[in-house]
Amino acid sequence: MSDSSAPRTPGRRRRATARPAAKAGAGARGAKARSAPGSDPGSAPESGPDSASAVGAGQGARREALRLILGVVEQRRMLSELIERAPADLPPEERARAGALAAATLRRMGQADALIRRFARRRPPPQALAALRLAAVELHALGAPAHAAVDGAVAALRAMRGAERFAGLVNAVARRMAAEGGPIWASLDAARTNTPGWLWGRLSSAYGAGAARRMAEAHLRAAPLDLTPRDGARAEALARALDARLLPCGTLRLARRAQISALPGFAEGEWWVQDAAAALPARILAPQAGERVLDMCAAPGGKTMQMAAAGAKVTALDASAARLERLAQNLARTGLSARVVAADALEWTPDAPFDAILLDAPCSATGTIRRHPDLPRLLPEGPDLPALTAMQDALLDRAWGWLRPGGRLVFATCSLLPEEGERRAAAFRARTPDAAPLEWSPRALGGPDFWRDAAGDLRVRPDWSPEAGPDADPRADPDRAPGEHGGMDGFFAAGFVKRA
Ligand SMILES: C[S@@+](CC[C@H](N)C(=O)[O-])C[C@H]1O[C@@H](n2cnc3c(N)ncnc32)[C@H](O)[C@@H]1O
Repeated sequence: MSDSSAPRTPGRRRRATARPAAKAGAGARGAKARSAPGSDPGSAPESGPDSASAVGAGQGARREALRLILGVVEQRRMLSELIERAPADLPPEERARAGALAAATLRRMGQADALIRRFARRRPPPQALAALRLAAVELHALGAPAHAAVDGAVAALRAMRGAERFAGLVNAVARRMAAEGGPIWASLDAARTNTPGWLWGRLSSAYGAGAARRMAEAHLRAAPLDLTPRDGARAEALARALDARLLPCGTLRLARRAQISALPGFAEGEWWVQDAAAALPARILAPQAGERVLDMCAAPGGKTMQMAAAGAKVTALDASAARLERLAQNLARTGLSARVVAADALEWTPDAPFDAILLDAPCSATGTIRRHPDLPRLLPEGPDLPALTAMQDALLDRAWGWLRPGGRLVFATCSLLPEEGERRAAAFRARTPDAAPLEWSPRALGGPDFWRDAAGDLRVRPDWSPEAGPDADPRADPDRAPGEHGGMDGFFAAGFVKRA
């Protein structure tokens, strides 16, 4: 799932409904920031663009941060959804700080828990634990003054109905964490402690211990804000207007988080939020003007917009009507058009074959942890890989049947797990004799040769950065300090051509 998604339960069936194409320009102006795919409203965490907004949080922000942390950890609800349901009377800056505080706390929850275990005799009840996690992260990751972090956590807890009785416990443990916790915090292995065991194990066995550690370190840093320009010819002018860096792969990268809807070019639909890695699969497919193209799991529409901007006649199919609402808003804002279909791809059938299909399949989303620090907390035991991979195989086979001879298919996942990438592509090759490799070149995308693996597929990782361009060598300087480069989502893509 590229820009915004969390893992979804595979196999849920929905009835097909076709909706009219979004009209160019219709309702484009004034769309809300959260309609941009990949936007992570209000969340912009610690050693990265969100630290500034988290430090100096007011009490409203702390109270809301507690609600967000509890919502993720106890109710297993997505942070982005919880943030959208903030109390109406919470000012926007407090809302943003709450999102940043909660994201930072979820990102460093392993370290916070290790520290709490040193000073609490037994596991605190959920509300007290959330307040202590928040205090630990404010104290030791965000550099808040001790009195602000400790008194703030206690006051936020007191404001929570039914939790006042834990104030004494939180006060006592937080004070000790402030006074004695610094050296303990610093001695903890941050990458290891903050990564769930299942993920650490899978990354280590797939990539080796060193690479797994670098990826886990990358997950501790918030992602930069990346934008895809609607018109590549305007990219340099937009970079100047946005004070952004134009990366060799064509993405505009902002140095710091911002209110998306207030940025130059938003109202005019000149760009959309999309991680640099998420923009690569559509560029490998390289849709041409006038081609009939299917975006098979399309919402919220980052790749639909890329392909529509290239002049293709895009059908955007997705099983989620709610997510398609966002896709329609995005099309309207950018003045692009596509035929939008709300349907389960395992039930729907097209009326004619396609020239090209992009299948951005539902997956564990483990490539997006930098932007979704709630994800490991929502999946403490790991994703349901048998269900996900069965779904990915079924979608791949279905897509193949909808291609004309000579047509192209790109299969992509924002997963770091080979089960959802390399192994799906290999299995598809083995069972599909009429699938030939689609030619593509990392250099043509503005990236280094090592983005292409031995099988000819795209693999990019959060510890790699698109900033260095085609001549990058991550092995030359693997331990670069945080902030020197912004990383990218973990992504996999494999391209196939249907032999005529
Ligand atoms: C990775 S996200 C897509 C992101 C999108 N391509 C983009 O770039 O903005 C995966 C999408 O697959 C959709 N999906 C999951 N199962 C599906 C199915 N059986 N048929 C159609 N869409 C499905 C989900 O609703 C979700 O929007």
